[in-house]
Amino acid sequence: MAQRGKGNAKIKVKDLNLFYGEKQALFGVSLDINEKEVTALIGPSGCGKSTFLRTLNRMNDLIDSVKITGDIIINDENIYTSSDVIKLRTKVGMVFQKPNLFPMSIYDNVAYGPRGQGIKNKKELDKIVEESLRGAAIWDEVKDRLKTSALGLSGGQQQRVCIARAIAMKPDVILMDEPTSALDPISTLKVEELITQMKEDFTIVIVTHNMQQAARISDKTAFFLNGEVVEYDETDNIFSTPKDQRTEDYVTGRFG
Ligand SMILES: Nc1ncnc2c1ncn2[C@@H]1O[C@H](COP(=O)(O)OP(=O)(O)OP(=O)(O)O)[C@@H](O)[C@H]1O
Repeated sequence: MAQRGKGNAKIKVKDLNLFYGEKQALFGVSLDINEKEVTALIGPSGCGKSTFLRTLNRMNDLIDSVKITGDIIINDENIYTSSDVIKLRTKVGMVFQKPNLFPMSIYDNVAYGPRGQGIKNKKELDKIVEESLRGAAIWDEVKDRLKTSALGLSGGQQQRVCIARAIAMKPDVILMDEPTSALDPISTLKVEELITQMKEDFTIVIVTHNMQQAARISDKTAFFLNGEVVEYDETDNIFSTPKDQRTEDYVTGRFG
């Protein structure tokens, strides 16, 4: 049995290859992602960051042409040999680039997942909704308008409600695909602060194009290039003393 707790491997990826039809998009990716840390995935456009992120909760399964080899172990279970994809997606939640709330109230957005799991009791749902919105640092801003449309919120608020919606499923891992790229600088800062708080409770993997963001919020950083992981290390090392020339060129803005 693997150890549990902060700093131990929560996700183990071994020799992962991914093909879209004939085209190979990931080449022999192997890395361990630590529990209750923030892991950033960086690299130029098209290098496979989002593809890799989506392998962690089997989102690529939705694309017919995708073929995957290798292993991904989460909580000691190989997610590609286990058939329970619904349970996997409950444990490994996802937040997308653009807020994608449903056209319904703030309350109903956050309660949507728990209701789908069969929770109908109003008191219980109220508690989950409040805890999730507090967990996403947006409770105070929305507590008096829970029954109004979520689409009336600002983009930054909507993104935090999306994070609350993910938290409501009580996941272990939260995947974030460029969660601040559609936000203004102040909303971005709020989401970054939120991510830093959230790692107390969750393992977070985030794709970002923003190098300062990776440096500010992540513990470890993986640099992807052409579908390969060139370098994976403590974030401080990646940004101050990278071992590979290509990493150095990228983090100093020489390409990408
Ligand atoms: N559904 C798909 N079908 C076929 N090819 C795809 C699909 N999705 C991505 N690709 C290809 O796989 C490669 C990796 O794409 P991916 O989106 O993972 O890169 P990325 O690093 O996340 O890029 P970006 O930073 O621009 O979002 C690219 O060549 C892309 O064109």
